Amino acid sequence: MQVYKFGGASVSDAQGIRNISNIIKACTATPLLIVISAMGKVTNQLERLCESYINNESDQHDLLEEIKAFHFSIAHELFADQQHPVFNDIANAFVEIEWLLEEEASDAPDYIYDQIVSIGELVSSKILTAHLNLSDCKALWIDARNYIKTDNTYKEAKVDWLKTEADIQKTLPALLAKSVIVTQGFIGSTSENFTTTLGRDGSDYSAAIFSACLSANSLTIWKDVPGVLNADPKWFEQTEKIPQLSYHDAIELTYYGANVIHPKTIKPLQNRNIPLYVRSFLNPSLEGTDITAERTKNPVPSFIFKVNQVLISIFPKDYSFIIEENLSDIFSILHQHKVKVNTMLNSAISFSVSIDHNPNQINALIDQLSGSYKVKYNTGLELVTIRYYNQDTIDRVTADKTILLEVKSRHTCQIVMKNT
Ligand SMILES: Nc1ncnc2c1ncn2[C@@H]1O[C@H](COP(=O)(O)OP(=O)(O)O)[C@@H](O)[C@H]1O
Ligand SMILES: N[C@@H](CC(=O)OP(=O)(O)O)C(=O)O
Repeated sequence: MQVYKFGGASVSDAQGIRNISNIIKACTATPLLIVISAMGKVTNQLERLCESYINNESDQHDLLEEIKAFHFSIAHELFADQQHPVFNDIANAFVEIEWLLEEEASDAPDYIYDQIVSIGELVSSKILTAHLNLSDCKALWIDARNYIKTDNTYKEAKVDWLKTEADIQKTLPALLAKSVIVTQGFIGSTSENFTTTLGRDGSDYSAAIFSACLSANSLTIWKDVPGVLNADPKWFEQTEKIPQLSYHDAIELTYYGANVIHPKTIKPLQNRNIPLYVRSFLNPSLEGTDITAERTKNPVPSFIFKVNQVLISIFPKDYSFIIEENLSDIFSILHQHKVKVNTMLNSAISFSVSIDHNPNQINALIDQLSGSYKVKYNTGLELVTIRYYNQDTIDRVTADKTILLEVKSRHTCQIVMKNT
């Protein structure tokens, strides 16, 4: 059986839904399970609505109406019959938010976030299922929350693999034998059936969870790029497609920030030896990137850029060495502030980390570190990671830059730099 995952970029309008319906209908390798994300930038809009509700701002209802209007206008384009049940399905999904907005926002913000933001995937999956059925492709909508079971870490829920696998295996194989199944990425539920989300961009991960639990023959993730490229085309004019990647290289690239695939996606697939194909929904007949256990043949240098970095350098006040005890203290402080370290380096009496610039988080972190250490920091920096680097690639990315930190392993080089 196969799993296909379609992200927001593939369904940003009615034509997008028609296009992915055609891709699904052209799939001859059944059974097939489809995982779909919210349409276009709907998750961002729902996040904004959530913020407005929590802060009791005046634009809550306008924001909701805008999101509803977007979906209804797409549905009107796709379904000529204005009595089609999909219109009720869309309205019912938004009723959940309307009820919430009627009450004061007294629950924990992360809990509220998951109840509101999850609606994007519920609506897109209803629209796609209805469209497939209308275009003579029998499809069954299922609620991912009945299968992806998580803890109650709202906004970043952790999957309960044992429960998830048992629930998926109990019912889905029989249903898959009868028709295509359409479900949602990104969402799950706690043991008490409260909705959770798996973290932004988590639909790729959902697709990997379904693939692993169903022992799928493959997972295909359909993107607006021809496959995994050696750099983000939004940053680089000249990129090349990487036709084949090992799980190892894919996990390294995504970990360092190649956000074409969510970093958590690879592990469940690698653990069950399930190939991941990254293909273009714009050119579905083209081959994309195959990610498998096989070693990457002819690896090419790949570039991952992160801007808006802060380099924090930490020095023990008494000139003691940076050894295990200090490192463990520093890491525990970083962990308390939920900081994700993008790169790090230590010397005899200093330890430096590059992290994303989130002003509230950084100020609190520096305050706490300053209790025990001397702390210096630089803002407005860039971090470039080069996988399979050579001197020529380093020279190219650092031309006209001042290097503040450089870390090299056998295959990966990370440079924190600023404009000179
Ligand atoms: N190495 C890379 N190769 C291809 N695309 C990349 C790479 N790094 C970043 N991207 C970006 O990932 C985007 C696709 O991912 P994303 O926007 O999350 O898709 P979706 O939301 O549809 O799942 C591309 O448009 C591209 O800008
Ligand atoms: N809709 C969610 C989940 C997701 O993964 O979306 P996409 O597949 O469009 O990146 C988000 O935007 O975070």
